[in-house]
Amino acid sequence: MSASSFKLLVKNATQVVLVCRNGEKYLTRDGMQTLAVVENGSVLIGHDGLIKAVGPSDIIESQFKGAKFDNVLDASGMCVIPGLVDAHTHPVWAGDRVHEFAMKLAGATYMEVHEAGGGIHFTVAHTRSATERQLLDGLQSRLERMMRAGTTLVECKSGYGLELDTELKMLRVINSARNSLPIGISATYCGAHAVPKGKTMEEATQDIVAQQLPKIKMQIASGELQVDNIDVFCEKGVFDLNSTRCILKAGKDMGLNINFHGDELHPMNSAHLGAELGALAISHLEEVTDDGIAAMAKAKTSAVLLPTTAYILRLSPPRARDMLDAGVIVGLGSDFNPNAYCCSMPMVMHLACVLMKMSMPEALAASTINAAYALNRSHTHGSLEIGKQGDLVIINAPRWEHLVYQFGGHQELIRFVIIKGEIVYENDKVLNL
Ligand SMILES: N=CN[C@@H](CCC(=O)O)C(=O)O
Ligand SMILES: [Zn+2]
Repeated sequence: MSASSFKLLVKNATQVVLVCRNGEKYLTRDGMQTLAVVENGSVLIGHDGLIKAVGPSDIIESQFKGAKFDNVLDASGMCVIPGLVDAHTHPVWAGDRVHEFAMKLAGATYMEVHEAGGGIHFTVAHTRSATERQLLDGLQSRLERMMRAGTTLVECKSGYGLELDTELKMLRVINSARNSLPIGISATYCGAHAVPKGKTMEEATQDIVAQQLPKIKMQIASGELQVDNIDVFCEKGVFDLNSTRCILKAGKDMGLNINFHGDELHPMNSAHLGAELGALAISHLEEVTDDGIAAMAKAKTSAVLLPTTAYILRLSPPRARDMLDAGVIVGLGSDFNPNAYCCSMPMVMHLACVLMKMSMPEALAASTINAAYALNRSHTHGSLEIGKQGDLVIINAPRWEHLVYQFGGHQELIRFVIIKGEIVYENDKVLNL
């Protein structure tokens, strides 16, 4: 019995999906198939925004009889899941690429568009000339869209500057969004997203290691910037394995987590490199080898899979089943960028199930605890456990799987999105099934 006061009680939910209940930092193999679920459950969040209790409604009710709650939500007939974690996005840019979608539909490949000066180069030109205010406005509206689709923690990359000033501008914009919106952000420096026009790969590598990273390090030390991860696009015709190693090592030496693009269009031995360097995550992996999978499983380097990329570019999807069977920690991301314009993790989970043969529980584990692991946040995010951040999504359906099953249906299903116990999105237009 406790007579204290709390920020939010969510009570009587038909299902509360904890994802895990024993402080696991990630789930693999069978652990991803059998998620922890409480039937008829409640969640209690304190004034510090952390979860104070979660479990069967009758037990919570008797345990907290007499307590005061700033807000009570009756979730009868609804389900509660942890806030979704999007482990890979490029959300800071100007200039859409709808014209390139038409080119790709007509048969152009991603690299053909890139080598013709489009793709990332097109976005770089527009992002370099955009003001900080324009970039922040775009970022804020994209992040709000992601929140409305249930994302409460998102990785955000720079990488459309490819030179110091614009990379810093993008990182400042990410910082401003972190301070102005409730959504959690993990910031990634991705200055090696492409080789800038007019430079060789070697020159670009040297510029990043000798000019850009030292400046970023100074701004982190002075508190001007918060940067969490370092990324490189390790790909044939972009950064080769040696350059990738050199940049990632330099980032790691200054305290950044390694989280990079690898083995997307060609097998590059990125998985081996990531395992060797102790990378937290490698994204894409459409072309990963069996040995690479084994190395990632051993090193606990997570695989951030991006089903939107394979879908939009008509690639063979990454071999999720082989990775899952080998015990790799599999996470998911939207890959939101001007090539893959998707803000919705529920749609990503659906695509992961249909295109990559994941089960719905695997997709949810990959979009919560495992995506949080990829961002080094699984001690605070990714499951509904006491002491973790009170980030929840409340779905107007009697089983949580509806969020995956109803393709593109999240706008009608998500009733509330809650971050640190605050309602950040309320949808009163939810429909009955
Ligand atoms: N593959 C490299 N980077 C992005 C695409 C970025 C872009 O095309 O603007 C990705 O993850 O899909
Ligand atoms: Zn990417």
